[in-house]
Amino acid sequence: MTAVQVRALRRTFSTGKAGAAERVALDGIDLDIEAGTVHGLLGPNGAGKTTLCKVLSTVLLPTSGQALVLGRDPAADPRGVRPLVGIVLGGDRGLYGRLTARQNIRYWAALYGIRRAEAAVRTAELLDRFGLADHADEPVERFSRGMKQRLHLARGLIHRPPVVLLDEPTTGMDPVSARAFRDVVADLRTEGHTVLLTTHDMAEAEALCDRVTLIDRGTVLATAHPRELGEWFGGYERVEARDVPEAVRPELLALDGVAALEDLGDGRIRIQVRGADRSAAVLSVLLDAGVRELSTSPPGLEEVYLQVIGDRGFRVGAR
Ligand SMILES: Nc1ncnc2c1ncn2[C@@H]1O[C@H](COP(=O)(O)OP(=O)(O)OP(=O)(O)O)[C@@H](O)[C@H]1O
Repeated sequence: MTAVQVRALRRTFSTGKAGAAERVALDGIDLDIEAGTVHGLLGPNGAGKTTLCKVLSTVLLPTSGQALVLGRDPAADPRGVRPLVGIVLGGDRGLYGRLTARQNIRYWAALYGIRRAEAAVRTAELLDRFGLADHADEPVERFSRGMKQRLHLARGLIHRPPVVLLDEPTTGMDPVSARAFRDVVADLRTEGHTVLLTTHDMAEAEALCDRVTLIDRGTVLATAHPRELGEWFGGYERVEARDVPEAVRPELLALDGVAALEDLGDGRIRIQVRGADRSAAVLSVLLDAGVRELSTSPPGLEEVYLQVIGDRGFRVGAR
C-alpha cells in the first residue's frame, strides 16, 4: 500500500522583488512512499525537502500538482490529514522555551484535540521513552540541543500519527543521541509507522532507509534502495581486511574494478571496488592469502551523492 503519493507537485515562492522571477522550491515532483517503510529524502541546501514536508503536513499549499497522505489531500482536506501526520522539525523551531517539556507536549496534544486524561498518560509515556522523564518539569530554554530534538520527537508522536515526517532531526545531536534516535526510527517502522526522513547524513540514510530519493533544485533525481543507487551510479563497494600480507597488495590492485587501497592504520586496509559483484575476486585473493578478518560494505551513498549532486551540494542559500 502507498502511504504517500506525490504527483507533479510544484511550489514556488515570490522573491518579493518586483519583476523578479519566482523561486521554484518544488518543480513538479513525483514520489511514492510505501506504507510501513522508512524513506530517505536527500539533497543539498535549498533542494526543496522542507517545502515537501510542509506541503504534506498541511502547513503550505502547493502551487499546482497533488499530494495524497493515506489517500487524503492535505490541500483539500487539511483537517482530515492533520491527525495522520506527525512533523518533527530539527533545531529550535516551534518549542516554547518558557514552558516545561511536559507543558510543550500537553499544549500540542490540546491542538490535536486529545482529551486531558489521555494526553497526560501519553505525555508521561513519551517523556519516559525519550529519556526526558527526569526533566519533564523544567523549562525547555534550559535544555541542550539534543534534549530539544528528543522533545520534538515526543511532541510529534503525541497523536500517534501513522505517517511521521522527520526533517533533519539529528542536526546538532551528539553521537550518542543520534544513535538512540536511530533506534527510535527503527522502532517506528516496527510499530508500522511510515517515516519520511530528510537528512544530509549519508550514514544515517544508509543505516535507516528502505528507499532513498535524491532531490536537487526541486527535482527528483532518483529513487531507489541505497544499495541500488550505489550500483546505478557506479558507486564503490568497500572491503576491509586486517593483516593483509604486503606481497598480496599488488595482486589486489591488478584486479578488475579495484580502484584504491587505503591504509586505515592498526594493520587494517580498505579496498575500494568499483561496480557490482567485483568484490568476490578480491575476497577470494584475500582468503587464499590466509586473511580471515574481512568485511564488506555496500557502495556508499556518500559517493553516489557527491557524484550525482557534486559541488552543488555545498551551495548554500537561495538561487
Ligand atoms: N517562505 C519562503 N519564501 C521564499 N522562498 C522560500 C521559502 N521557503 C523556502 N524557500 C526557498 O525554496 C527553496 C527550497 O527550500 P527548502 O527549505 O524546501 O529546502 P531544503 O531542501 O529543506 O534545504 P535545507 O537542507 O537547507 O533545509 C529554497 O530556494 C528556499 O530559499
